Formats: sequence, structure tokens, C-alpha cells
Amino acid sequence: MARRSLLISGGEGQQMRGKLIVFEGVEGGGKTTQMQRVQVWLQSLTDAPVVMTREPGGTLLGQELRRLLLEYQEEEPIQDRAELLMYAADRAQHIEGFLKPLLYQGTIILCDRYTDSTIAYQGYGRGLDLSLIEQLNQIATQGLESDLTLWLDVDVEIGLARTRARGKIDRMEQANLAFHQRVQQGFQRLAEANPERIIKIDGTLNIDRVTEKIQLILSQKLIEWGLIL
Ligand SMILES: Nc1ncnc2c1ncn2[C@@H]1O[C@H](COP(=O)(O)OP(=O)(O)OP(=O)(O)O)[C@@H](O)[C@H]1O
Ligand SMILES: Cc1cn([C@H]2C[C@H](O)[C@@H](COP(=O)(O)O)O2)c(=O)[nH]c1=O
Repeated sequence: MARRSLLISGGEGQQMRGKLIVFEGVEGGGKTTQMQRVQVWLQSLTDAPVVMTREPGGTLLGQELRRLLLEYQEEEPIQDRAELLMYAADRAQHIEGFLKPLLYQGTIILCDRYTDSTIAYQGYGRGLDLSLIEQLNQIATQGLESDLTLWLDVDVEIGLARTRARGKIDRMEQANLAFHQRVQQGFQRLAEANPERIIKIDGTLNIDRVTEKIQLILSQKLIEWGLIL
């Protein structure tokens, strides 16, 4: 495949020329593993910078919010609406201070989780009002949607077993199985409602097969976007 540089643009009234590619799914689906592989592979295909980031935790403020959100503490459990607002605050900071400037510069961004996680976890998982979450996502993102979302689909039990095997589990991972199953149902509904944007990938395949599938999908997208010939 031939490389093609992305046009760099930015500033008032200029278009965003970069691309936002999001990895989603329940715990232990293999997002981090695949993002690292995709970053190296994509960077070999294009002169445009390919950058990895995550939500929560893509900024300094976000790192603090991530710690507060994921550390387990018994004294004062985080209330569901407070949790929702903390994820939204992380996103607002991430978009304004990190994602938007890079997208204006023509960067390809690989982001571990984005707005669909809030719908799946706080909406389907916690049971908070979906239209409220959509409004909040709109405020935090200012309308910035992913160009493509890759949903790494694994059974909840398989994903949680993988995270347990990895070591200490965080506050969200400690939630009960029924919660994680509702989250999974959320991702399923989102994928059904957004077939153009969200592509499901079988995350139970072996790591190399998952990578091959992602590369195939991304190769087609990069051609469609005019980023490779
Ligand atoms: N396809 C796969 N088959 C088997 N194990 C896998 C696969 N992909 C990843 N793993 C393993 O599962 C664990 C979780 O993977 P990873 O951290 O990439 O998932 P994740 O989606 O980022 O998880 P989390 O959202 O919980 O941080 C790791 O130990 C990783 O090596
Ligand atoms: C963005 C976002 C994330 N979450 C949850 C999902 C996970 O349990 C953690 C993030 O950790 P991981 O290493 O990426 O798995 O936070 C959420 O509940 N709502 C969100 O909007």
C-alpha cells in the first residue's frame, strides 16, 4: 500500500483532518493489546502521527479522575450521578485540551473508550436516564463523534476472567456480573443502532486473528478516507 501524508490544517474555521478511531467493549476484551499493535502498524503506513490515548485518563486532570473512579474505597461509595459527571468531566477536558488540537493537526488518534462506554456503563449498567447521558455526552464532546468505533466483543465472563488473571481488579471490574451483562447489552444495542460507525469484532479469537481482522477493516477505511492509495 502506498503512503499518503495527511493535509495538516488548523485554526479558526479550518476543518479537522485527523481521524478518531475508538476501541470499545466490556472489561478484558483486548482493547489495549490491539491498540498497541494497531499503532505500530498504522504508523508504518502513513506519515501522519498516530497517537494512543484513553478515557478516562487522557489528560493530567483525567489521570486524577481515573484514579478516583477506579480505586476502590469503602468509606463513601461514589454515587451513580457523581460517577457519570466525573466521566463527563474527563471527556470535556480530553476533547478540548487534547483530541481537538491533534485532530486539527491531522493526527490519527486511537482512543481506548469514548461516549459509547458512558451509554453502556452509566446508562445500561447503572440504569441512568439515556437521554440525560446523551445530552451530557453532547456537552462534553461538543458534537465530536468517532470516525470509526471497533467493538471488541467477548462474553463478560471471559473478559472478567482475563482481567482477574492480569492481577488486581478495579472498582468498576468489582461490580457484579449482572451489571457487566447489562453493559454488554448496551454495547449490543449501540452497535445495532449505529451500524455505519460501530464495527463488531470477535474478541474471543486469538490475539493475532483479532489483529488481522482489525487491519483488514482499517485498510479499507484508510483508503475510503484517502489516507493511503
Ligand atoms: N484475544 C485474546 N485472547 C486471549 N487473551 C487476550 C486476548 N486479548 C487480550 N488478552 C489478554 O487479556 C487481558 C486483557 O487484555 P487488555 O488489557 O488488552 O484488554 P482491555 O480491553 O484493555 O481490558 P480493560 O478494559 O479491562 O483494561 C490481557 O492479559 C491480555 O493479554
Ligand atoms: C469512558 C468510560 C469508562 N467507564 C469505565 C469502563 C472501565 O470499567 C473503566 C475504564 O478502565 P479501562 O481500563 O478502560 O477498562 O471505566 C465508564 O464506566 N464510563 C465511561 O464513560
